[in-house]
Amino acid sequence: MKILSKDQVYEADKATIEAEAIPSINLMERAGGYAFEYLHQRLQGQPVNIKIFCGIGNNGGDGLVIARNLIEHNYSVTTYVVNYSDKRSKDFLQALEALKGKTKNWPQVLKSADDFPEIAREDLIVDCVFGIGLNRPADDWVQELFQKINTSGAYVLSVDVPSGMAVDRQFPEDTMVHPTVVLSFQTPKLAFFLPQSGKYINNWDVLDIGLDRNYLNSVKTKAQLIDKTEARQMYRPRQKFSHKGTYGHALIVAGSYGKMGAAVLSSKACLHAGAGLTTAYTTRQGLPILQTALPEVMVVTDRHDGTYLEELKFDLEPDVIGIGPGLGTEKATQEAFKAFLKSNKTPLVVDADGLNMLAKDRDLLKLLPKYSVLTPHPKELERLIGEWNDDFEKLEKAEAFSAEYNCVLVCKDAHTIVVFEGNYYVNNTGNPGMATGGSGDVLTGVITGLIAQGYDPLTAAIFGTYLHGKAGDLAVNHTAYEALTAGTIVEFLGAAVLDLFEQPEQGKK
Ligand SMILES: NC(=O)C1=CN([C@@H]2O[C@H](COP(=O)(O)OP(=O)(O)OC[C@H]3O[C@@H](n4cnc5c(N)ncnc54)[C@H](OP(=O)(O)O)[C@@H]3O)[C@@H](O)[C@H]2O)[C@@H](O)CC1
Ligand SMILES: Nc1ncnc2c1ncn2[C@@H]1O[C@H](COP(=O)(O)OP(=O)(O)O)[C@@H](O)[C@H]1O
Ligand SMILES: [K+]
Repeated sequence: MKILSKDQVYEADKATIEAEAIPSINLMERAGGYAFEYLHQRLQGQPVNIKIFCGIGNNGGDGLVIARNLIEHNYSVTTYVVNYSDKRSKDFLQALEALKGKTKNWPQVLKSADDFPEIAREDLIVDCVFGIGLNRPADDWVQELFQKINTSGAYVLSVDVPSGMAVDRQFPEDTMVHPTVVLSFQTPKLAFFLPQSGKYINNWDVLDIGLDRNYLNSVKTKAQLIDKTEARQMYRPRQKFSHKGTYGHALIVAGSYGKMGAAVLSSKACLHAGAGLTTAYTTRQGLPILQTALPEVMVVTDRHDGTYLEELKFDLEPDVIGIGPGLGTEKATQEAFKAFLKSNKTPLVVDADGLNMLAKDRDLLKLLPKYSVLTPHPKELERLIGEWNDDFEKLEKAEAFSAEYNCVLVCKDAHTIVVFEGNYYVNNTGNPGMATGGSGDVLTGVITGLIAQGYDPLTAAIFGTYLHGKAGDLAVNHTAYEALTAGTIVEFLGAAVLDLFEQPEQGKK
């Protein structure tokens, strides 16, 4: 799904008004009307006290349209105008005019904290204070209102975006409404998926407000959300007349004393992702462990007898090499890694200590083959790109790094974002149960296994990240978040592939 930027939403708005030759208030009526229907379907006339907080711009105008529709359907509604500015928008004023004669409870104007109403836990709050037009932090008294809403315990529906959250930059934290659900117009907003704002957004829905199809179909967005629809298109079916050679040979370079599990997990994930052949390259001590745990995996070892890798030489021609999980960063390993990179031409997936070694000796970054896939978690990312002030700056720096070293950067997080050639592919699978040791090793194996089969590195990174998260989601249907382990995620990789082609049950999204 495309994730439109703020400017693109305004452009879509304009394109719709021009294509349909309608005044802008009609679009507000449509958006507010659909938002009302969304609420009405769920409330079914329940006698709940609805408090609608409106700003003075078009988000506030939407709130007034919702208020009028609710009043016309006999809901108990109190409307407040949060008067943070005197610059009321034209459409806001028209929506206010349309309320005349519809209610005896004329909107109450709030100008300071003294004017705030009580909010009960049983109330339903409709949050229309700011939309995408927020361009500076809200005044202190308005932030106090957000705090009051957040601590009330009431159900909060934020319209378009949670008020106080900017869509194109990050303001100091804790200055936004914490919604129960966001009803976002036409497109989810990138900030929903970034940790600083996203941690307050557990539920969101997109409301199709009928913006111009031609514009929406043709617009190119920097960010897109990767869900089942997108992932399904990436899947490459297996051929009837195929054999193990058809699906490539993957080499996993991983493990050291006490971290052989990383080699087992990534090799196993590589197999389950469908690689034709998987070989693990590890220390001699690792041989019996791998051969016992994974009979399907071949093993090649270092000639030395140490606890970590001291050389990285093999007599194979793999199609892809996944390197890093559990390797450690001993000097000898670092030297072996450097010598390997100097002569290597095989596509790489670099993770964990592989990334740490790249960060320690940045000259090595220049030795990476084009389109290498790097899979850092936030701390490893920081070692590669330096500190960032906020989530938007992090993405900018990741983009610059990916351009400089010509690599696919998989920025792992609750919503992992694959950054490549100025585009952001935002993953929408996964859950907090996956915050457990070894789950990143599994991802390395999955992406390596996909490249072995012929997926290009970008597709393998995006699709692999999706499958990995989906496997985690399917696994938690059988266990609690707390009990999810990396090994279980591997077991559900097959189910994640099957799920691509399962139709949603009727009536279920
Ligand atoms: N196509 C669509 O999707 C449709 C969208 N629609 C709706 O329009 C919404 C966007 O409306 P909007 O542009 O009027 O902006 P909104 O967020 O209401 O802010 C109002 C004004 O506040 C100001 N301001 C900013 N920051 C401030 C601050 N900290 N403290 C004080 N003032 C501040 C700033 O003006 P400024 O003072 O900078 O001149 C800003 O313009 C969108 O979210 C959706 O709900 C639908 O109606 C129709 C279809
Ligand atoms: N809260 C979360 N929600 C969704 N996915 C998560 C969450 N926490 C971690 N993950 C995923 O789990 C993996 C963890 O990777 P990493 O930190 O490298 O683990 P390890 O080094 O232990 O293998 C990443 O793919 C990440 O996206
Ligand atoms: K809002």
